[in-house]
Amino acid sequence: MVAGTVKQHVLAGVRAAIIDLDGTMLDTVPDFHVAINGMRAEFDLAPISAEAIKLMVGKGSENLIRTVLALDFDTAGVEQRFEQAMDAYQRHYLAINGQFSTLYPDVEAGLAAMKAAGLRLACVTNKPIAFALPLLKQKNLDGYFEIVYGGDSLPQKKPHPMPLLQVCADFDLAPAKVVAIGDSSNDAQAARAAACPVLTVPYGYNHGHSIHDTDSDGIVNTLLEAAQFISMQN
Ligand SMILES: O=C(O)COP(=O)(O)O
Ligand SMILES: [Mg+2]
Repeated sequence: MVAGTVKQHVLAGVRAAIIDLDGTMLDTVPDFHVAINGMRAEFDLAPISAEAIKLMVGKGSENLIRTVLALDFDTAGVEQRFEQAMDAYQRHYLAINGQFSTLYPDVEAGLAAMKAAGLRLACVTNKPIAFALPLLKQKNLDGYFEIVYGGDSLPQKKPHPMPLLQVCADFDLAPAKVVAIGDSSNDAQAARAAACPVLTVPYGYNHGHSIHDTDSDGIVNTLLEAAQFISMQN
């Protein structure tokens, strides 16, 4: 499936959208890069590249920290240092949250177009909620969302369907009426498991895999293009 190709019939009747954060609205890898290397410096570990970190983002902070530590330590070594590393990482991340991150093209225009089309909006991210809320506010995106769930807001995070199903319940809408939009297989798998239609963007982080290999209902170049496809069917 090429970018800009969408199975448009699945968007008929859509009343709400669930938007992912990292890799979909904001290019946050530069923030991750600074925070991870700040943590690594405290452990006397050499800095790693932003490209390496890009491959590790998507499955929440715990997974990220374990993956980063595993570059230098065996499983027991990772677990021994995990708690201290998480503390250091969170401290570094909160100190710079948003400072090096940028919006992708047409994010605001896309969210505004979805709102104008009468869609209700939720943000579901695997980022901890304590990082996600101030970041959305700083980038002037918070006003678009009625609901924000972070990776630690509920007992399960994406690719589990729980946060998506929770949004459907909150909005009192059947999953078929709530489209999920994200940059990675986590978003697509969560949506498939929840029975929500799902669109992906090709510019984010997908664990080093092409988004074209991820099962979705279509790839959109921007959130604005997503809004246009949804509007055409409603
Ligand atoms: O922080 C992560 O692991 C990824 O966050 P996302 O779900 O917003 O892409
Ligand atoms: Mg993402």
